[in-house]
Amino acid sequence: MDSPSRSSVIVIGAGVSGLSAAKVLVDNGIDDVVILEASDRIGGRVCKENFGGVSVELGAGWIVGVGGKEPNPVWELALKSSLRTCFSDYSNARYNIYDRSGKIFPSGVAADSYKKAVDSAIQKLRNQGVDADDVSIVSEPPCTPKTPMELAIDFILHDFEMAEVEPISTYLDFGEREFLVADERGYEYLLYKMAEDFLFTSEGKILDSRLKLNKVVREIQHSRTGVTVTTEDGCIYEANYVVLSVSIGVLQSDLISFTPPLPRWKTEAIEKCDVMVYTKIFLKFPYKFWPCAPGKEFFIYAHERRGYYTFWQNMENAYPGSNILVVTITNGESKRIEAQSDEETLKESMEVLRDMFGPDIPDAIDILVPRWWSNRFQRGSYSNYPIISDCQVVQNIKEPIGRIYFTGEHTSERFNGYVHGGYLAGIDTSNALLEEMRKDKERKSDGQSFLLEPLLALTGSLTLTQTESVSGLHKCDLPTQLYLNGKLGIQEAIL
Ligand SMILES: Cc1cc2nc3c(=O)[nH]c(=O)nc-3n(C[C@H](O)[C@H](O)[C@H](O)COP(=O)(O)OP(=O)(O)OC[C@H]3O[C@@H](n4cnc5c(N)ncnc54)[C@H](O)[C@@H]3O)c2cc1C
Repeated sequence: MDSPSRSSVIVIGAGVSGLSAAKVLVDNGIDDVVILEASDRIGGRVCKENFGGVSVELGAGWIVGVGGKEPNPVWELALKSSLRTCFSDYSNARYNIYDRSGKIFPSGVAADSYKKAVDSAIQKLRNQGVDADDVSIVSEPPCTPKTPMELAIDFILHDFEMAEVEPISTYLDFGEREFLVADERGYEYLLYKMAEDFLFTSEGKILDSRLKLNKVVREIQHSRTGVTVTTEDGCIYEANYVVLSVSIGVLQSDLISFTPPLPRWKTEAIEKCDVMVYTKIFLKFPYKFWPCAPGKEFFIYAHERRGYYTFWQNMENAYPGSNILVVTITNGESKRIEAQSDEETLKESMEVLRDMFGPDIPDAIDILVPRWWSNRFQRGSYSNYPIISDCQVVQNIKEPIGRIYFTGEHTSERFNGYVHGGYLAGIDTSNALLEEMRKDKERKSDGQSFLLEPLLALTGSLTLTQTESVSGLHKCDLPTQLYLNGKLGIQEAIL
């Protein structure tokens, strides 16, 4: 069992955000960073598995927003690391919508319905007084489409909703492109490359002093002097600061308790963020029976039950000859499928494929069903702020509480839900923490020390007016109880 030894910063979670946060700290001379990771690997939601002879991405698969107004730093890392990717345009799926009898909707219907779906989504947002270019698509209320046109519109809308984090402009502005990672080393190779200097020895062994795997954090005790972190196996770690990079789903769960508890404005913001469940089911076949012509990489199954094995991708583009199909499902359907056996899922998938391609197609010989919702270290796939224009929610989720700094894709105002969102969030969080550490040092050298706790004990509670009049007081000096006064109070209290 590890005995408590105090480090400057503990980073909780070794996904892309935790790793980029740790890297910035180490690069800035904070050598005694310790990363505690619950699972037995780094990468988090960037995760590959060997299936059917190739490497498939259970989590993030695309590098998105390439060639847009802002460079995507993950794309730059991919180029530097010579990661194999292929251009992938899933907007083509709208021209390959199969009905239940296997007929493809005519392309005229597809083009019209696409336009109508976009218009209807934009109109819906405008009705809510939102600038449609800056926000994500919000879910349509469930409806029961009947005519082919209604079905097509509905499935295109559903496609938008599956990637709810995408702004509409992504669909309209073809300047931005998406690349599918198709590399045996996996998307996670980028994370290993990023971490190689500070987490691994030159022989590729993990630096045990920096990275501790299988350490499930269960409690964070924090005070104005430091932070104590307790893991499920009873180990205790102490630090001056914590960077907490676990997913929004984990923050919403009871996996980690905080002593003293997080203030209400913080927990309310955490609860406000939706968690999207997005599941890719992989099916391996003895041979191909689906169309593989260019523009046919994706197809949609139009079933009256919304989201029922809707969105299909053939992996020929990424892995020629792999004979693998992927079907993507989301939210309620994901949770339903996670709860049933893989045999049942295989049976349902085969029924759907036989609707589209006829009774004579071969059975799949293998299936892989990732379970992001049931995974207690994830509890979902990615954050999904319904209307991103309410930046305050993101701000409150991100706002540090004393010595606890929050990061992760869900704290990214611009790119939440994405790998590059997580990457940039980690950098931002560590830069904010470094700034705080610098100020702390300055305060100490100026001889500014402030004993708030005795003051609190005397007064019983401290009002905002009182905090405002205290010079030298900083956020880190505030016991969490003060945060109950609200965020405005905190900002006013930082002098
Ligand atoms: C199915 C799926 C498809 C996706 N597709 C794409 C895509 O195509 N393109 C894209 O850009 N993004 C995609 N994403 C989103 C992307 O993967 C995430 O936004 C990003 O990887 C999140 O990184 P993170 O560091 O914020 O969180 P995570 O990767 O979740 O890292 C958090 C880490 O914290 C650890 N942890 C949790 N609880 C504890 C605890 N109590 N103690 C210690 N450690 C703990 C976890 O094990 C994990 O390693 C997808 C995600 C999923 C699941």
